[in-house]
Amino acid sequence: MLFPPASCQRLVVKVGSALLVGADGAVRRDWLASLAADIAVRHRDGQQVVVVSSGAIALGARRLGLAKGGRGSLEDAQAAAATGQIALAQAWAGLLDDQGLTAAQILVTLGDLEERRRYLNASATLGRLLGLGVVPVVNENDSVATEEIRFGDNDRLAARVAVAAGAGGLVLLSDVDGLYDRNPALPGATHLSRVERIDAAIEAMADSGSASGMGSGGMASKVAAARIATGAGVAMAIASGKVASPLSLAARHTLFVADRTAPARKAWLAGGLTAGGTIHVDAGAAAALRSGGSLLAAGALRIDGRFQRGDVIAVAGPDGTIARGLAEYDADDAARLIGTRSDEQAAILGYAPRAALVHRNHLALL
Ligand SMILES: Nc1ncnc2c1ncn2[C@@H]1O[C@H](COP(=O)(O)OP(=O)(O)O)[C@@H](O)[C@H]1O
Ligand SMILES: N[C@@H](CCC(=O)OP(=O)(O)O)C(=O)O
Repeated sequence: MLFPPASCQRLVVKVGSALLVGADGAVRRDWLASLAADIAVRHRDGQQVVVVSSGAIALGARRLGLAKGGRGSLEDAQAAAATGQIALAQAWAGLLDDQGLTAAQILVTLGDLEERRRYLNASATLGRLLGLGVVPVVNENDSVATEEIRFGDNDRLAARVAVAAGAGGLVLLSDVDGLYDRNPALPGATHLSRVERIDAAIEAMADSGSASGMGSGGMASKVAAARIATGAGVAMAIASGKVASPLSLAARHTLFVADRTAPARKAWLAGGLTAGGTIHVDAGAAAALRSGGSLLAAGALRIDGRFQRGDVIAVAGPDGTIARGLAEYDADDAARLIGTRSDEQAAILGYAPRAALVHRNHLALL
């Protein structure tokens, strides 16, 4: 299997809490030492590796004696993360140092990777660190991120980091060896080795519960991560971290194939400087777009500018421009649909409505 681990220049590796933190609440040092050795092998082969490491909340919760693994309230999670992150960073720095590698810590919030200027800044920092031969170790800045502005799971964070780093591949190491057609705890669950397209059937397979009780997103956030990564041309694998040399992907895993057509189009959409007009949307629609949805008329507030169907337009949320995409309607018809539901639209337009004002396949988040 020639998934990027063997071939890409930049690889992002995400490590889940259940792998990093033992039942006693401490870092599983022996396991982490073997992963650090695996990373060092890749480094010597000329590959640049970025680590996205979970575990701060689980580590801190045990240290502070907090109930529910520190996830009982946002305040507990923030205190646990602040306490656990320092131990997590220490473990990574020490074990990578044992391999002759220098570690660097980057803590990011959702806004750092969503807002264009900050995204470019994070991207430049990652690039510089990698150029200097350092292994960046990234986590969400849980101790300052509030509920509305946090990823809450490192799977999607890792996908965003992989895109920001211009990585060719992303490996999510977990306590499970990939995606099954239903929760593997259920009888008859079947393993999927390759996913070409993430459709509703694939999404329905993933349960959002975390069996270990330490992680946060379960399989649902991993499939969401696969959507972000593959849509930007980054191949992704979910693999078990419990095998020898997990990064070689020699053991069973699930590969999500990168979309080779979308990136250029999306990069073009995202990179263009002019737009025929702007659709202003409410906070709910902005959140839906950020989660990978289409722009529905129900969430539109106002339309500026003149544009035809197929023109590039900007989409602006309450805090400014969030996306660029191709208009499904010309400006006049789009304006008539503002705030409407799909079952009202045929009567307003006099023809069969399209699914959205901007379809998610023709939308690039900025
Ligand atoms: N369809 C599925 N395929 C595989 N695992 C699933 C599925 N649905 C739910 N899960 C659960 O998701 C868990 C992995 O998620 P999680 O515990 O959050 O991992 P991590 O800490 O590595 O992020 C698995 O151990 C399994 O119990
Ligand atoms: N940022 C959190 C990790 C949240 C998370 O996604 O956990 P996991 O599902 O184990 O990868 C922490 O460090 O505890």
